[in-house]
Amino acid sequence: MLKSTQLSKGFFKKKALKNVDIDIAPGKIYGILGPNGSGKSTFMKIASGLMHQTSGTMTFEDQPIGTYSKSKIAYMPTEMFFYSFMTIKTVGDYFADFYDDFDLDAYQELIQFMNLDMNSKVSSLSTGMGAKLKIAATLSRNAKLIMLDEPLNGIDLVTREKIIQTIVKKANDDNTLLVSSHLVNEIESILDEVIFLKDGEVVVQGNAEAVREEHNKSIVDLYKEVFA
Ligand SMILES: Nc1ncnc2c1ncn2[C@@H]1O[C@H](COP(=O)(O)OP(=O)(O)OP(=O)(O)O)[C@@H](O)[C@H]1O
Repeated sequence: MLKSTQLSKGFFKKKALKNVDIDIAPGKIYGILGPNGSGKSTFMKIASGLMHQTSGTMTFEDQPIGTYSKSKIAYMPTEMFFYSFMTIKTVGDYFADFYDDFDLDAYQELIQFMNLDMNSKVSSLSTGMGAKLKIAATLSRNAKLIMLDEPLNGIDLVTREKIIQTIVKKANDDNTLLVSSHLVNEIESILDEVIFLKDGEVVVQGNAEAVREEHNKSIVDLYKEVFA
C-alpha cells in the first residue's frame, strides 16, 4: 500500500531519514516508534505530500505520492490545523466540503464520544481538547491510510484511553493506521506491526508478536533497550 525504498531526507547537513525501506500493508495498525527527532514526522510528511524526499522513492498503491495518494491518505500532524474563529461544528462542515470521504455522522458521534461541544470555538479549546478535535476530524475520513502523528501528546490519561479506543474502532480490513508515538507503553497493545526509527534509520521492523517472540520481551522493553 505505502512503500518507501531507500528513502532519504536531508535538511542541510542533518539527515532526517537514511535509506528507509518500509512496506505498509492494508488492514493493520502500525506503530512508528522512536524518540524526538528520529524522523517519524518527516516520514509522514513525505507520505502526505507535504515534503519531498532528497533521494529514494515513496509510492502509494504503486503510484508516486501525488493527487491520487492525497485523496486516499488522511494525515494528522502534530500542529493544530484549524482556523481559530471556527466552532467544532464548522470544522466538521469545512472538512465535509473539503474531503469526499468525510463522514459527518461519524464526526458528530466522535465529538460526542470525546465529550466535546459542537458550539465551542476552536480558540477556546484547551490543548487536550484541541488534540481530541484533531483526532475526531482525521478519523472521520474514510481514508485508506490514516496517519496520526503523536495522537497522545499532551493528553490526560483518561482521554488517552478514549483516543486509543477510537483508533481501534476505526481500524478495519480495508484501511491502515500508522500511528507515531514515543508513549510505547500506552499503545503497544493495539499495534499489529512496529517500526523503530533511530536517528533516521529503521532499526527494528516487523509483526509485533513476532518481534516480541524473537527478542523474548515486550515492545516497551525492547524500545527501552534500543533507545537507552
Ligand atoms: N524543516 C526542518 N528543517 C531542519 N531540520 C528539520 C526540519 N524538520 C525536521 N528536521 C530535523 O530532522 C530530524 C527528524 O525530525 P522529525 O520531526 O521527523 O522527528 P520526529 O521523530 O517526528 O520527532 P518528534 O517526536 O520530536 O516530533 C530532527 O533532527 C529535526 O531537527
